[in-house]
Amino acid sequence: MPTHLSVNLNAVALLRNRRDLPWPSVTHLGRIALQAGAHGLTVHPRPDERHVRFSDLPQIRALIDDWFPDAEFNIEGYPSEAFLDLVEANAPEQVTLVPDDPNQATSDHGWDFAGQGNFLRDCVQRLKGRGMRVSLFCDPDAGEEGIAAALATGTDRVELYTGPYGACHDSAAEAAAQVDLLRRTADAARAAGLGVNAGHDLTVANLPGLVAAVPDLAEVSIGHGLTADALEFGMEGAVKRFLLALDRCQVAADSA
Ligand SMILES: CC(=O)[C@@H](O)[C@H](O)COP(=O)(O)O
Ligand SMILES: NCC(=O)COP(=O)(O)O
Repeated sequence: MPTHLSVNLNAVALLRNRRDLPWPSVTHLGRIALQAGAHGLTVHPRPDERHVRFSDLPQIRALIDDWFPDAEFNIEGYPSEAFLDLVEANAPEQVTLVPDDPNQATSDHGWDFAGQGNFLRDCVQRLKGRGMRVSLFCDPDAGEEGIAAALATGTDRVELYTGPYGACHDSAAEAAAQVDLLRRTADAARAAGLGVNAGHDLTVANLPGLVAAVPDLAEVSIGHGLTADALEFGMEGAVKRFLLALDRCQVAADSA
């Protein structure tokens, strides 16, 4: 199965929130992304609604249900009671649980799967019981031990946190070291029967190195870098650039 692209709309929402105006429209840009071939839309509604607002979620749900029934809705966040209620009200195909403090500037680490296993198990069971696929945010160096603890939660997938890899944009040696960590954790996840997603600070430039190390990624969720490209190429052009990059990765993996 080719790696799916889920477009994260957080940055579009952040730009919208600068003024008390409805544009840029999160749902309109999401529509353009899906029309361009993106496989899904991702949002990370933070408790302070700094970008995506809780009211955006039913509109994105309706956009997918009414116009793009084959697309997926992925909602990310810390599984507080309020977040779990918000997720259940919008019934996404996938929920990605992230261990973020409400005041964090952005997501910057994965779960302590062993230390938070009981808590995660309860959350995973509740969400899977409502028919949602669950993915857990995972540090690049989680390794076999971390993956074993993640498996014990009952999760369907892990999402590799690629922020440290994305930060290596000016050091090939550092990037290679990060890719090796990601590959080892992905290998452990695959061996455990878990699906593997990835995300955070991915770009058209660094995507090939990641996919070469993890050719069977189920999904990449991309927002910041894709939105930056959209300012230059338009949302349709930006999505097609990332899809082309993924296609080229697939061709390279198939011919390897
Ligand atoms: C979980 C993750 O790495 C990102 O999906 C997250 O959405 C980034 O959040 P901000 O857009 O608030 O930085
Ligand atoms: N899970 C990662 C995501 O949804 C988008 O992250 P970024 O591309 O905005 O860093």
